[in-house]
Amino acid sequence: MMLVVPGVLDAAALAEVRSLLDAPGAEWVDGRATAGHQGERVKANQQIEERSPTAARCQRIVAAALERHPTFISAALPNLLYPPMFNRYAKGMEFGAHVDGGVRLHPHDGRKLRTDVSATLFLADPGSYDGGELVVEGPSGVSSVKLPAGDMVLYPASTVHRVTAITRGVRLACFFWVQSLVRDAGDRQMLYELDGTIQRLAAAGAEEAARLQLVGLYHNLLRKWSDT
Ligand SMILES: O=C(O)CCC(=O)C(=O)O
Ligand SMILES: [Fe+2]
Repeated sequence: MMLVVPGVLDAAALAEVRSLLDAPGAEWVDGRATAGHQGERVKANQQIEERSPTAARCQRIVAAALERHPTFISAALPNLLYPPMFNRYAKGMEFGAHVDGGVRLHPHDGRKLRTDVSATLFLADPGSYDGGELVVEGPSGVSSVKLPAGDMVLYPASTVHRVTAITRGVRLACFFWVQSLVRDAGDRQMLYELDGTIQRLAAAGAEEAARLQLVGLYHNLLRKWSDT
């Protein structure tokens, strides 16, 4: 499932992250620093050094926004979050077709994290750069996304994806991975749909006993499918 999650960062949070990333001392390094063998050959971008003070401050802002975003929680059912990373593509830079590693080591404690869901949170106004579409090859075809600053896309970490070359301006983004409580993408999708239905029934003033039964079903499925 590919899902656009609008409004992850509000204007104030976005401005704060942008000013940290645009600061003269921001620790930008070659993006290949964290690429595996296959990514290294096709990756041409820059990243904030993931253990730097700038990364830590930006990570706190993004993590706080994610924690209270109901769509993100419902769709990703996060168990572990890889600390959000920040990248920049200037003119001529791109990230060719690749897949994300299935397991990554947490940069702070070396813990292993399974990458179930990949996320890109766009940080630059799409009018300020050309190119830079995130192209994801899903089971039901190829999707190309370029979102307003502050909006995020979630997509299965299992997909082949790429970022097209920048022909004008600079693309700034935050990207990260989620180890979900629910490993299977199809099971996770069903829970997301069920949660959405429960929310709609509640908004429509549906009979409380029936709604509660569905809530119970949701949690019984979550209990059955989650690994913690
Ligand atoms: O910049 C993006 O939107 C995606 C980055 C990416 O695919 C990666 O770092 O593995
Ligand atoms: Fe990727």
